[in-house]
Amino acid sequence: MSGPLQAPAKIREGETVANLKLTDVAKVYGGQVEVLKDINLDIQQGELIVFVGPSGCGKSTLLRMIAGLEKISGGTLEIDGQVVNDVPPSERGIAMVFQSYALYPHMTVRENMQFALKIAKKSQAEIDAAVSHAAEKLQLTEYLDRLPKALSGGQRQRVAIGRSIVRDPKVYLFDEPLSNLDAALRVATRIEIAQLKEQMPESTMIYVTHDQVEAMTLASRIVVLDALKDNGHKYSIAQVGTPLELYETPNSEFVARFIGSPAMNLLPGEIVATGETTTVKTDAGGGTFVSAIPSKADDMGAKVNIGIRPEDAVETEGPDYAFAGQVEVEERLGEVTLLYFKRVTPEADPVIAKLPGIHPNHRGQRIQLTADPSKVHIFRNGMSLLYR
Ligand SMILES: Nc1ncnc2c1ncn2[C@@H]1O[C@H](COP(=O)(O)OP(=O)(O)OP(=O)(O)O)[C@@H](O)[C@H]1O
Repeated sequence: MSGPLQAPAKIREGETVANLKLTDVAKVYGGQVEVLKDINLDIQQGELIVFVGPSGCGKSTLLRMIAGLEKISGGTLEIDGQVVNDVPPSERGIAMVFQSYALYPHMTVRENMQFALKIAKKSQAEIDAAVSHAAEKLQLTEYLDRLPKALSGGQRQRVAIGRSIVRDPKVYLFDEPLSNLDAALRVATRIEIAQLKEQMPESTMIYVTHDQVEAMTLASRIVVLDALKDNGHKYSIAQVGTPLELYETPNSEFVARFIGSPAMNLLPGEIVATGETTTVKTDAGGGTFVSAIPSKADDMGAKVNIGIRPEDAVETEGPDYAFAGQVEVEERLGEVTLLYFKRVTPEADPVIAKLPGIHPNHRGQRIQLTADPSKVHIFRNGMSLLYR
């Protein structure tokens, strides 16, 4: 131990609190259960970062550590250059919006929204200004005197967000804010959140969801987390990138299958020519076809998984195809038709093709699929050849 003990730094509301830096952050519950490790992230002011990942991978835990509701077991969390591991939640300049609205049922919308400011002993003039400003932003002005029970689910969620906005935090944390809403309302509220973010370009937001459409549409960058127990305790963060980066250039089969719906098809196969582009042959394929991804000489002959997104699959009559199979199920959705092929082995995921438009009846037919070289992914030992 060296130097005098220092009181934890206090971050005052109204200060610029926006850049977050996580360095080697780890979480171990009860001294035993390792949930997160090696979390390294730089979050810039104004970003909307979305944490996605399978159930139980630690998304909420990470958010709660940032909020100060959960102790950080290892590493540091900095907010604007200041380590805040031991700064209490109320002094971090952060507001958290939970999935359950947690509104006080006996208080009106106005009372709910101003509650924290009353506790903080703000003047009535300040409180009124903050509440009407937030209500306007959230289109709640006409509901200010209603009780929560007289509001729809989406309106209640907006009140919950309003309670954060009045405190003028610089960082907003959202923990699955839409998960209690029905499908139509989810879409409407998602669009509202996107608009809200546009109105507050300075605010930093971190958003947890397992809805990948939310992630793709809202995020400036997505952080894909993987459960430690599932990846042999190697890493928590699988990949960080813009939605399109993750969609177009996933670094691993895990990310490739996590982003995009239906999930990317993975076809076992082999590399048959290497170089600036790579020639591959799937076990189910008729001939060879090309991926725009480069490969090294020692990749020659390697067993790989060839990734083709359902929407990148194209029908081919030619001798060189990636996959041929019998259509088992066909879903005509209007703008696209989904073809589900008969599984090659009982444990294999079904291959899916998403073809544009309404197709004639394919059920029972044998169809050959291929893809443009720029859309063919190659994974060796689970990792993309692009990232080496
Ligand atoms: N207080 C606790 N003590 C021990 N283990 C815990 C505790 N809280 C959470 N965990 C475990 O930590 C892991 C991560 O939980 P967390 O809620 O952060 O996951 P998540 O990714 O948000 O999951 P979901 O998507 O299902 O909400 C889980 O395996 C969970 O069982």
